[in-house]
Amino acid sequence: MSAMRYFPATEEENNGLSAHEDGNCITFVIQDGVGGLEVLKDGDWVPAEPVDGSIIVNIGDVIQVLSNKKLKSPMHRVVRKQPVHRHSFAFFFNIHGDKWIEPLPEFTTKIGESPRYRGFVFNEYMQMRMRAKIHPPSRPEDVVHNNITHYAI
Ligand SMILES: O=C(O)CCC(=O)C(=O)O
Ligand SMILES: [Fe+2]
Repeated sequence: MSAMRYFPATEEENNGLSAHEDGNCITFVIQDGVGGLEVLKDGDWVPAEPVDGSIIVNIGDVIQVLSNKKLKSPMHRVVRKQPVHRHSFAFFFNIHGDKWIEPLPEFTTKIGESPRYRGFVFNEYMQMRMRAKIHPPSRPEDVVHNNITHYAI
């Protein structure tokens, strides 16, 4: 569980959390009434408006692969607002690093669909994401936001 505090946006800058897809299985987010969480839908950033007493359920890359992309891991980001602080809690449900991830038969052979991803060990994927974060490409246009496409067939 992460507890996050986002400082108010400034005149120059309002990035709270850059665009990303969650790499884990599933994430539960509780946000306060400030708003700022946005989801990319058909090329537009759509605000996930705060709803009192609700929990946001976010599908992660692992579920996207297991379901052979039937369930999508959405691109999302947080923008900061003025002049308020924003608070959120995120619970990242995960699997053990040594687990093998590949599209399940229920979403492939059993329904006559080809797998859209090749299999991988979960740790390998986590390490790839970490490398992309700490050694980002020098050109901004080369930054990969949805690393899971690395395993796409
Ligand atoms: O703070 C939020 O509302 C979302 C946080 C988030 O997307 C993340 O930690 O992966
Ligand atoms: Fe996220």
